[in-house]
Amino acid sequence: MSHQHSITPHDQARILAEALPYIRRFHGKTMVIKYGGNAMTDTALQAAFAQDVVLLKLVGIQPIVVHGGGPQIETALHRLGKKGEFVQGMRVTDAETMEVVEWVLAGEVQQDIVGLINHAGGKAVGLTGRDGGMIRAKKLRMPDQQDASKVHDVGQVGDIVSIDPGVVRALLEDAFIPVVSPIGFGEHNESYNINADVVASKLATVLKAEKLLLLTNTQGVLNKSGDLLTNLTARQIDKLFADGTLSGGMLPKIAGALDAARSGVSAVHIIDGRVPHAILLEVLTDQAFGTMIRSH
Ligand SMILES: Nc1ncnc2c1ncn2[C@@H]1O[C@H](COP(=O)(O)OP(=O)(O)O)[C@@H](O)[C@H]1O
Ligand SMILES: CC(=O)N[C@@H](CCC(=O)OP(=O)(O)O)C(=O)O
Repeated sequence: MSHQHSITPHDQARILAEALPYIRRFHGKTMVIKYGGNAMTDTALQAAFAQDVVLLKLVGIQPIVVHGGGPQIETALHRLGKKGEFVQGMRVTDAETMEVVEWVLAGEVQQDIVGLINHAGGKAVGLTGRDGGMIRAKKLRMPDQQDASKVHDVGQVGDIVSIDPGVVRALLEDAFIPVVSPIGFGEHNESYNINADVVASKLATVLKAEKLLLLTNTQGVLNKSGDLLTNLTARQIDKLFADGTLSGGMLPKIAGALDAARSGVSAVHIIDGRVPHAILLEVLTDQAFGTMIRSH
């Protein structure tokens, strides 16, 4: 590990001391971290992510992980000879796709993350929105972006009706790290596939979280020339929607982020999950990176 040779123990001690103001500020505070399917494909990055989450917990911050898994669902569908289809960032989810989504998210991705965090010394508990009756949902009615009178049928995609954070709070109180899969349940006990950014944003609002961090596979929100937009207000976001700067998975991500910012989550950041220790950088240093979303 050659990069460590340039850092002396004295440097290390100073670096730790410099984190103290942030640790004091955030001690006891809740942070919702969305771990995106695209940011979690590299083994070294996964290990660094798990270390960051455990470190936050050990300094008295309360992290909650909400995970995605778009690419992993895509791979599983491909094996069955199916191809994923998206409308405005939402996966069209027929009954067979829903089975794959539940199996990949709750069975595979969530358990991988639980294992990584536990291996790094934390106590993670995996749950879906069904557990503890957490995420009630109904079928999403999705108006077309251009023509609002037209509604897309995207199958079993869920629109969140309510979140009961009781089970998450109970886990936090008992020193566990909740790892939540974005699956909700409906009136007739049917399952819904919900975009993970939307779940993270709503959960952050309901928990009155101090921060919402959306880790993704780009530097943040980019303009049409590919430059990073470091700060975005609601008005600027409206313009980005209108002029077509945003597409695909960025649509629900920004919509969710803005919703959380408007509902009182004071710091909402879309950050680059490809940067090792992206979470520690954002939370415990004065390094500003990614895009911060503000309500005004
Ligand atoms: N203006 C934009 N700035 C950055 N990314 C954008 C923009 N518009 C669309 N995107 C796309 O959104 C993607 C991130 O969303 P998504 O694929 O859902 O990632 P994740 O799995 O991390 O949630 C980026 O990789 C990029 O392809
Ligand atoms: C409705 C919908 O689109 N659900 C997503 C859920 C997973 C997710 O959000 O994963 P990422 O964060 O990795 O994109 C899907 O089926 O892909």
